[in-house]
Amino acid sequence: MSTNETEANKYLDMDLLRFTTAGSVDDGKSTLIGRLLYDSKSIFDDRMEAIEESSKKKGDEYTNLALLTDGLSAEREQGITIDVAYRYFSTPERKFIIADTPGHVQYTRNMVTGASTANLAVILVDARNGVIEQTCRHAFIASLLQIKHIVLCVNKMDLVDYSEEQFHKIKDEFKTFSSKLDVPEIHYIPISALYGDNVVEESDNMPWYKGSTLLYTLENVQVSGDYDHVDSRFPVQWVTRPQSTEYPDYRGYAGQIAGGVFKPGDEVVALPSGFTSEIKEIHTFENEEEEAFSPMSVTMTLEDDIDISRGDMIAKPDNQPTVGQDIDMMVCWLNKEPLDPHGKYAIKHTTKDARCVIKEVKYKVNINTLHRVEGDKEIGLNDIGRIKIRTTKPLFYDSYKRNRKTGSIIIIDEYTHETVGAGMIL
Ligand SMILES: Nc1nc2c(ncn2[C@@H]2O[C@H](COP(=O)(O)OP(=O)(O)OP(=O)(O)O)[C@@H](O)[C@H]2O)c(=O)[nH]1
Repeated sequence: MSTNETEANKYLDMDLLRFTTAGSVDDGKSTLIGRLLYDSKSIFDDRMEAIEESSKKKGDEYTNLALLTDGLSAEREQGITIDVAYRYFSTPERKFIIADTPGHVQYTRNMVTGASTANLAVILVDARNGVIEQTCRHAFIASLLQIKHIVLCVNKMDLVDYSEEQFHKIKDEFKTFSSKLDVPEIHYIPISALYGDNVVEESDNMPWYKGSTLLYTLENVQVSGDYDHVDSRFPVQWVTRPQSTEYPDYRGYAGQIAGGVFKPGDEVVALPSGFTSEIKEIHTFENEEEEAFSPMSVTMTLEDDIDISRGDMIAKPDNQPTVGQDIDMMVCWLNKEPLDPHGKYAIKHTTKDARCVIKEVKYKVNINTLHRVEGDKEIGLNDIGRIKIRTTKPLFYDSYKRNRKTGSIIIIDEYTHETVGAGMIL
């Protein structure tokens, strides 16, 4: 690990793991999350009592753990979870943020929303059904979103008599599919979310399984190498000018660092102007900082008054992002109305708002085979395809693979202002 990385780790919240859950309807995501919270004793006692009451009323013979996570009561009556819900829990080892995403086919967009900041994806499959289209879709999206760690949980092992053979069959199926994906680390765990096997406690029912429990895996997966500590990128969110008589010339540049390291005294370049200066001071809300790293939110001041506004980027002269208006990317389409192959859209890239026109739809991906779909180029809801756009203003970008912040673009409908696509720059 380089010095930069070691230093950066001090500032990154290494105790924190963000993960997302994915699976098909009824694969048991809510039950699993409930089990994690319950067995790791992360639930407040009063909530627990309310749930036990509610389970009794419904005549459940066991405490219905899905009730812990299935937010709104109206949703619960419908029996489906309909939006991404963020949940927090912690163990002595680590803090966790879960983006709990629903399993319906039409809700792939929620997975994209939930997974875009995740370090890890827990993908559930029902031990009776094995790998299905949804499993492949979710794994593909996770890989597209550059999630480096997947845990494939084969759930409901109790319904297949805790069969080692069935587990291995599913594991092999997923291995074959995932060998085509760009995910460096995949764990396979046989579990029963309902009864708690291998979730927090090791299972007596599956002595043949010698691996770790889900919680142990989540506590120990290494994520520090997943961040871009190399390319210094600071998209300017806003410029502060207090106009005080004491400091009439004060200009502070505020935003969140998207990559690399910045220190007072560093030479920096502002884009698009290309003017250079030196960093004078870096402040966070509480402190003056000697160094700042992604994902810190800071205000910087420079030695010279160069022209910088919202949407500009501060970088290092010897390592600048690509500047361009013709952009090649993979897009995951999130809207009922398909992508208009010659349409105009609004876009958001880091702190910059711009507009774009679609220049070309290169191809659509068949999510099961990962091959190009021949002939059909219509990119509709939940489809993934490769497109080329031209933007009205130059963007300062990196490939998504290199930097998830400077490499992603949100596509917005100009009239409804809805997010219609999530783009990953190639
Ligand atoms: N036998 C058995 N049943 C399970 C297990 N895990 C979940 N279930 C049951 O499967 C059903 C669906 O579980 P949920 O946790 O609501 O599923 P979900 O994936 O969250 O479903 P949505 O919220 O609709 O996306 C419920 O009846 C659970 O009790 C398991 O390990 N074994």
